[in-house]
Amino acid sequence: MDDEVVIDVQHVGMEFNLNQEKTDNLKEYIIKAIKKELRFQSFWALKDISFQVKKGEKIGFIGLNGAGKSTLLKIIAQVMKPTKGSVKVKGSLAPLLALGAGFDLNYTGAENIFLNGSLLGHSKSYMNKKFDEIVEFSEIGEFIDVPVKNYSSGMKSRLAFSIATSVDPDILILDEVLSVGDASFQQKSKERMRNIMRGDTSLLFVSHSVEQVRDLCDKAIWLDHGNIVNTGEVNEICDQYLEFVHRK
Ligand SMILES: Nc1ncnc2c1ncn2[C@@H]1O[C@H](COP(=O)(O)OP(=O)(O)OP(=O)(O)O)[C@@H](O)[C@H]1O
Repeated sequence: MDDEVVIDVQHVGMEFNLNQEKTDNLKEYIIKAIKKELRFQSFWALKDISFQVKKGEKIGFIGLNGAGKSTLLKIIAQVMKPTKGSVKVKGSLAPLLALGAGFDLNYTGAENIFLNGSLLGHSKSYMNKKFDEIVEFSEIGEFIDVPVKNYSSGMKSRLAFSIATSVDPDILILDEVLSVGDASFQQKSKERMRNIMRGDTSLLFVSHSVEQVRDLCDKAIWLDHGNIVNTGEVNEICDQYLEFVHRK
């Protein structure tokens, strides 16, 4: 991989098998499964996707519902294995996919900070140094010592965002997260994102808000039905995409 390239996606395809059966009880379903009578329809959510991300590049993924944006980010974050092709990642990666998905609900917020930290490859002493900043930014207060299962969805989101953006990752993956929290938290999150953007962190960002993509990214990749329609300078691609949406 070229020195500057931190993510190399080559010919990635993702196939899902959609269940065609209309069984409404589990027993019938299991009997059919044992008899191998279940019919599946294969469906390619991503088809032959290739692109590279360089160090410090901020890339926005845009496209209609079901275009394959989240699936692609999950594959890059190594949450899913592609059916075809390869993904190479260089450096530490902080994925923020479904917010709070990395939490163990039975542990407290504080314990989850260390748990998430170790999932992201950081030592306990490194996380110790970041701890106060994470808690303060998340505005969780004394709830930090309460199990996460008792948190509201906003609290979970705020904590997940604070962790992912406090640990100085080489690559930050964000799937539609800037809408977390109330207006003042959103303002703070935007500020923090702007700081990250000034640095060397590479950003992969999925959003339905073309404005947010323009605001945060310098390049965009437009996906449709599992294909890349076009890729290039963010404003150019966003304009093309909006024109396509308006024509529909
Ligand atoms: N685990 C799965 N099993 C079967 N199909 C799936 C699975 N995950 C995603 N899909 C399908 O793959 C396609 C792409 O989904 P994906 O969530 O990546 O799209 P998206 O561009 O992120 O959409 P949205 O904008 O609605 O979030 C969709 O048709 C979706 O139904």
